[in-house]
Amino acid sequence: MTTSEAHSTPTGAPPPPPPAEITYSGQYSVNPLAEVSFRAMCATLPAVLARIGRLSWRTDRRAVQLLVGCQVVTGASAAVLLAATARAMGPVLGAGNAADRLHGALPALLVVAVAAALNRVSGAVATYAERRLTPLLTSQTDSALVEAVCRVEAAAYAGDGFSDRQEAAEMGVVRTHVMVTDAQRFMSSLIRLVTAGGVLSLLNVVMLPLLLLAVLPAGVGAVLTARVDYEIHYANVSDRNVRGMMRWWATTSKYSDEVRANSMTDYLVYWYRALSDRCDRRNLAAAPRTLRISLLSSLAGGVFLLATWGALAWLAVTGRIEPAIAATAVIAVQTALAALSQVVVNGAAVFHTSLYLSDMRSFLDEAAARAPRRGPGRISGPVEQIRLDEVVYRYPGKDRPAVDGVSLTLERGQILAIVGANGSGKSTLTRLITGIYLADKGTVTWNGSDLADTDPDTVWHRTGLVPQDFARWPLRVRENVTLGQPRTHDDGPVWEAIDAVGLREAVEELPSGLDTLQARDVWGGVDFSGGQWQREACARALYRQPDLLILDEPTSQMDPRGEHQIFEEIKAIAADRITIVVTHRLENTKVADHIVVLEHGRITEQGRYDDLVHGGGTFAELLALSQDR
Ligand SMILES: Nc1ncnc2c1ncn2[C@@H]1O[C@H](COP(=O)(O)OP(=O)(O)OP(=O)(O)O)[C@@H](O)[C@H]1O
Repeated sequence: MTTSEAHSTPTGAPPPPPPAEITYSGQYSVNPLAEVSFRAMCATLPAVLARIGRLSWRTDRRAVQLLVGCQVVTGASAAVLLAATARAMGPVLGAGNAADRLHGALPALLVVAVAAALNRVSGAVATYAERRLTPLLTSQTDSALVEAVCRVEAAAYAGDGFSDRQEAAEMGVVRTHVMVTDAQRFMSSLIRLVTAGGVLSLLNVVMLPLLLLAVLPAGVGAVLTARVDYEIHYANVSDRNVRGMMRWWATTSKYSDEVRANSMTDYLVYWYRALSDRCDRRNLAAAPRTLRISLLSSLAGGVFLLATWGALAWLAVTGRIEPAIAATAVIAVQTALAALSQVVVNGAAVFHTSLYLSDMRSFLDEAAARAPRRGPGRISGPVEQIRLDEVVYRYPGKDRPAVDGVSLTLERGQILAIVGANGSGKSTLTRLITGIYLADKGTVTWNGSDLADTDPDTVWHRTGLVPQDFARWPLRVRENVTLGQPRTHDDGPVWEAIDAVGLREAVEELPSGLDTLQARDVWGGVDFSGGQWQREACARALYRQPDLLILDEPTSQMDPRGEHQIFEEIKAIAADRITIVVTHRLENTKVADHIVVLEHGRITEQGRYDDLVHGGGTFAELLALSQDR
């Protein structure tokens, strides 16, 4: 069966819907280039070069010093080369026999050879320095971006176009691969241009402006093309972002069962292709514009180039310059032309790169601005009490608060259960209690310290969270348990946490025990079952021995034995901490000292299990439904 056969829809059924049209229209959706003039764009070059210089300097000073040294040698050797060529031309084109003429030119020719050799060697050393610098620069920029995203306030993820701007910033990282090369080539061609242009203007002052005119159209063309490319890149950001996510979802082994058994492959491939087609259509639509730019700039450049050569020929033929000078001028024109084209091409490349670097810079600035700044307060000592006073939280873009005026007091030693329908605000409430989100209104205090004024690291050092959607880290078993917590010298505490969740047998059966890599997709890696992964996530939280332990549906994938063991453990260790359990399995709330029922972000019922069972409210109704089979 072919793909198209497999994908054919039954008669009368509607065709598969295309991917969602993403029309992002937030405050950042405006192309920053739209209003910028050509001159203004060129004027940014020195600042961009300075920024590349600063970034490089911070990364590897020796490599930068080497690069600058090579630039100086390149410039000096190019000037010497041209001057010596001019000197050699006199005897070579002068009168006398060939041997005398060559003999007369020999000293200058030797200088030419040495200067040319120096030029080549400095080029090779510059390439070495560049290769030393670029990988470091790319890794550092990449790590800085990852760190910045990891450190933002969690609420930033829900902010206006955050993910799209992150995708745009990723392009800045990609461009760091070529950034130093472009800048280095730009600078060395500029130096060659200045020396060749200087020699040329010494020979005849008219030649230089003519040369400039010959290459300027190519420069304008290259910058305008870069602008079109960036426009397309900008228009494709959202689609590329979604396509990147979809690529992972469709191809990861994590969801391979679901994709195959539910015959999703055809639609996913169609969806992926449809997004690619959309990006391609935008690229193709821009092609005629770039063709026009390229044709017009070539035409104008060609006319001026003809004028340059014509002027040189006229000067020589009419005897206004000597043949030796004319011959040197030919070499100088060739050198200057090559250098000027390189200046233009690499200048446009630097400009192009600067656009992506600006996206990256502004994203990093925004990420830095969104890093937690909550004041110097610290949580120390055991957490005796957590208090919520009229706490309200609304997600950006939502009409209703997810948590709406919740007040609660939790004491050390207490187990709190939070129950409620899907979307009633349970997980959001746990995010507010841990300070992952800060309340829009009201306060959350730990031992009397308002979380809005407290360094969040001191809060999170005392927290252990098993989220509903926990991560399956592609790390060794040991790190999967100790991640986020300093490790002890022996594995005793790791095994204790593993025993507490009944996972010892499964770990001992692994090929390398605690050292086994839990990444099925990597050679030598293994995978756990869903319930075993969940037990491991619980072990991770228990290993931390936190003051606040939050378990959001901690046993949803576990067998009854595992579930029983986890709740026994929760009871056994409850005295030393505050424990919160979020669950839909209402029988499990029997372990709790206090239960709150959330509806639309508000507490509508609370009390002990026995009170609520007989209270005739939502809790009793939900319990009855769960038992009605
Ligand atoms: N990151 C988010 N951005 C925007 N809205 C969100 C986000 N997370 C949750 N919400 C919304 O907030 C409300 C409460 O969600 P929350 O996840 O707290 O509910 P819950 O009670 O934990 O649900 P469930 O039982 O399904 O896990 C829902 O309306 C949900 O759509």
